[in-house]
Amino acid sequence: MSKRKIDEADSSDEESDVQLDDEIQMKLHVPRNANLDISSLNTEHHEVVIGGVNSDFISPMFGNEDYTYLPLKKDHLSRPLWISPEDGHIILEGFSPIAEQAQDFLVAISEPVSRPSHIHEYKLTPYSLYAAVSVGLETEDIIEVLNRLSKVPVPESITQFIRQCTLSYGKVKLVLKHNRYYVESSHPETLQMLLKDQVISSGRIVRDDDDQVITAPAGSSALLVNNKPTGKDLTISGIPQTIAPEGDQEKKLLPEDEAKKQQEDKLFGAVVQIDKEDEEDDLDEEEQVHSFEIAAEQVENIKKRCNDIDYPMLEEYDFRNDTVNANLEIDLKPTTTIRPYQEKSLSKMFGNGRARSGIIVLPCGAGKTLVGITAACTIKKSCLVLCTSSVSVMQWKQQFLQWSSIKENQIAVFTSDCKEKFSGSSGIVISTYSMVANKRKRSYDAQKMMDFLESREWGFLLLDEVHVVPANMFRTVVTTIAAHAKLGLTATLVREDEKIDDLNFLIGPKLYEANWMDLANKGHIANVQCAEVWCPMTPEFYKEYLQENSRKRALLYVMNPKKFQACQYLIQYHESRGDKIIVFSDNVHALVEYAKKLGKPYIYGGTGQQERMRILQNFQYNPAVNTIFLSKVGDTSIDLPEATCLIQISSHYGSRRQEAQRLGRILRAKRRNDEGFNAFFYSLVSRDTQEMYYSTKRQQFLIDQGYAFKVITNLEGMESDPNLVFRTHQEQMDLLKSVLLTNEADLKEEDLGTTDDVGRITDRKVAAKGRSVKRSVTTSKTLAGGDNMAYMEYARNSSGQFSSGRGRGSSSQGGGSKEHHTFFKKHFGRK
Ligand SMILES: Nc1ncnc2c1ncn2[C@@H]1O[C@H](COP(=O)(O)OP(=O)(O)OP(=O)(O)O)[C@@H](O)[C@H]1O
Repeated sequence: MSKRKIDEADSSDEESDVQLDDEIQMKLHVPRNANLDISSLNTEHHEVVIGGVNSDFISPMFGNEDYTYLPLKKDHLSRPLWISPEDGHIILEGFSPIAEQAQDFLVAISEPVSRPSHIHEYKLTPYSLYAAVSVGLETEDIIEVLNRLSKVPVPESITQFIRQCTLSYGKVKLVLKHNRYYVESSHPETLQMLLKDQVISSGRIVRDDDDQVITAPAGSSALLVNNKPTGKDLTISGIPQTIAPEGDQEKKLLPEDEAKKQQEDKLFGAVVQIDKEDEEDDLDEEEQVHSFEIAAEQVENIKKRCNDIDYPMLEEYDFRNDTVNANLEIDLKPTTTIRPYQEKSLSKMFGNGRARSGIIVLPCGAGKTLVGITAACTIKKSCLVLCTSSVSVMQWKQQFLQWSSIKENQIAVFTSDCKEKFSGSSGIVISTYSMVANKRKRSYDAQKMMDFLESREWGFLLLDEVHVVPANMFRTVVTTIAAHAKLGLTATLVREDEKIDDLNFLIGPKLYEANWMDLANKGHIANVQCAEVWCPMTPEFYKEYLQENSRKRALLYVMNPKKFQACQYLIQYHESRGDKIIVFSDNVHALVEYAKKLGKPYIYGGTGQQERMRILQNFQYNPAVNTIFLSKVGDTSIDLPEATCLIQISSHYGSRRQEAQRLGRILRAKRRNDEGFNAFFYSLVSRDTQEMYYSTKRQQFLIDQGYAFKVITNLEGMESDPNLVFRTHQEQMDLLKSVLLTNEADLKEEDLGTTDDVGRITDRKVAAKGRSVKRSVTTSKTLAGGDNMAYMEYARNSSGQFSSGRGRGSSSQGGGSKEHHTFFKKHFGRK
C-alpha cells in the first residue's frame, strides 16, 4: 500500500512512520537517504503493518515519490520503464533487452536527464514534445508507444499533458519566401487566434495589391523600403489592430457583435492569403495554406510568444522545390562514410524530405563537423557557417574540402584577416559569430562583406558550438541573416547562465541527442576513466589560504606543493605506460611555473603561432615529447588524437561545459579501438579548499552522461620517489614565499584577445549558488591498472540521485516550461 493511502488512513501514524523508517534502515544497514538497490530486496518477506493495514516496508521510504499505488502490468518484467504521474519523469532500465529501442524513442520525446550505465532518467517537457512533433511523431503514437514500454499504464495526468502539448504543436510554420517571413498554417482558425494576440499582431506586415506596405511595426526594415502612411487604429476583441481605413464607417451602423465579426472577417481576409495554386487545384480546406507576413525584426519575439501560448512554430525548408535560390554543386566524396549515429541525427533533420531547423547534440570528438557538412550536401544551397573563433573557421574550411566535393573557389571565409566572396551564384561562407554580430563600425571591406551576407537568402545556416554563444549575438545573427534552415551543433547543451531555453526559439528544438556511453561502448569515442585526486594542503599553505583574498587563495590552492607532486607523479606514471599527456591550467601563472619546474613545454594565449605549431607537432610526432601544458586556449578546437591522458591542475570555477570540452580532447584518442583501451582524466584538487566545491559542480554534466568519478586520496609510492619536487620543508617555504610575492596583476584571467572569438561566459555567479554532493569513503584497489591507488566513490545526494539539481525542476536542457504550463507549475512549485 502506498504511503499516500497510509496517511489518509490515519494521520496519527506519523510517528510510527518515522520509527518504521529507522527500523528499516537498521535492518538494511543503509544510512537514511542512501540509495537503495530495490531489486536486491525481496519485499514479500518484509511486510509491515501500519495503522492496522498491511504495507510493504519500502514504500514509506520514498515519501511523496512513492508510486507503488500504480498497478503493475502482468508482464511488467519485460517492459523497461516507469513514468511518474507527478512530474513526467521517466525511469528506464538501461539493462533491458529492448533498452536501445526504448532509448531511441525516449530521446525523441523527452529530455535525457541522467544516463549512467544501469538506470536512465528522462523527463517529458513541452519543449521535448514540441521536438517530437516536429520530427513527425503523432500524439496518439507517442502515448501508445509509451504505454507499450511502461510497466504501469501511462498515468492519466501524463496522457492529458501529452495531448495538451501536442494538440496545438505542429500547426503553425514559419516560412521564409523571397526574403520575407510568413506565419503559415493550414488551419485558418489558428491563424485567426494568433492574430488576436497583441504581440503577434503588432509584428505583422500588411501590404496592398501593389505590394506596398500598409502597416508594419515601428523600426521594421520593410518601412525603409516603403514608408507609406499607416491606416487607422481599430479595436477588435479588445486588441488594437491597424488595417486599411476604407469602409470602416458602415460598421458603426451594425449591432455591436455583428460589427465585431465583420471586422474580424475583414481583417482576417486582408492578411491571410489563400494560396492561389491550392485554390486552383481545388484542394480540401485542410490542405489549403494560409499565411500572414511578419517583420524580420519581430521573428524572434513572435516565435517566443508562440512558444509561450503553446503554439510553437516549426521551421521547415522544402529545399528540393526551391527554384528561387540557385543550387550548389556539393556532394560527399565517395570515400566519406558517415557513422550510424551521424546518420541517425541527420534522419531527424530530414525526416520528411524537408529540412527542419533545430539542434543536434553529439559528444565532443564524435564528428559534429561531418554532420554539418552532410546536411549542407543534402540541402545543396548556399550555406553560411558560423563558428566561435577564426581557428575553427579555418578548420571548417579544411574539413569541407576534405569530406566534400566543394570546389575551392566556392568556399570563402570571412574573418578579421580575410574577407572573401565565393564565385558564381551559390557557395559557402564560413565566418565567426562576432564578425557577423559586430555592432561597431566596420572597415570598408567588412561592411561590403556584410552587405553581401545580408542581401542574400541562405539555404542553410550552420551554427557551431551553440551553447557558448550569448543569446544577444544569436539574436543579431538570426535577424540579420535570412536563412531557410538552421542547424545548431553542440556537445553540451548546458550553460551556467541557464540561457539554453533561448536556443529553442532562436534556432529550433533539439532534434537528436546521442548517448556518450553508447558511443564509447561502440568505439566511436574513447572510454575514459575519470578521477579526482585530493591533495592535502601543507599546513603553511593552508594557513595563508585562510587569510588571503580570493585571487591569492586560488593561487595558493593551485600552487600547493602536494598538488605539484601529484602532478609530477601522474605524469611519470602515465609516460611510463606510453601515454601522451595534456596538463590543463586556466591559471597562466601556475601553468608556467609547473611547466618550467617539471621541464615540459607549454602553450597559452601569448604563445606565438609558430611556437604553438612546433610544440603541437612535437607532441604528435616526437617520442621524446609526451607531455604538454595548455591553458584554456586548448579547451576547444585543438584536435590531438594522440592525447590519451588529461591532468587538470586549475580550472574555470564550476563550469560543467569546460569540463566536458576538456574531456573531449581525449575522447578522440587514436587508440580507442585497442582492446581494453582506456583514456584517463584526472582533476587535481586541494583538499578542504573552495576548489573541491567547484570541482564537484564541474563534474555534474559528465556524471549525468554516465561517467563515474573516482576519488583518489593516496598516490601510493609517491612520497618515496627521490626525484619528487618540493620534497623539503625549505623548498616548500620558498615556493610559498614566491606565491605570496606574486603580483596581483599577473593573476588576472587570461585574455585570449582575438577579435573574432566569442567572449567566454563567466560562471562565477552561478557557481557560487551551486549544489552539494556528498562523498563517502569506500576502498578499492583498481583504477584502470593503478592498483596502488586508494580511492573513494561519490555517494548520491540526499534525494538519492547523482544529479542533484539538474534533474528535478532544472531547465538546463531546454525544458523551460515553468512559465506557462500548469503541469509543470505544479512540478516546479514542489519541494
Ligand atoms: N564518419 C567519420 N569517419 C571518419 N572520421 C570521422 C568521422 N566523423 C568524425 N571523424 C573524425 O573524428 C574527429 C572528431 O571530429 P570533429 O572535430 O568534427 O568532432 P567534434 O564533434 O566537432 O568535436 P568537438 O566538439 O570537440 O569540437 C575528427 O578527426 C574527424 O575527422
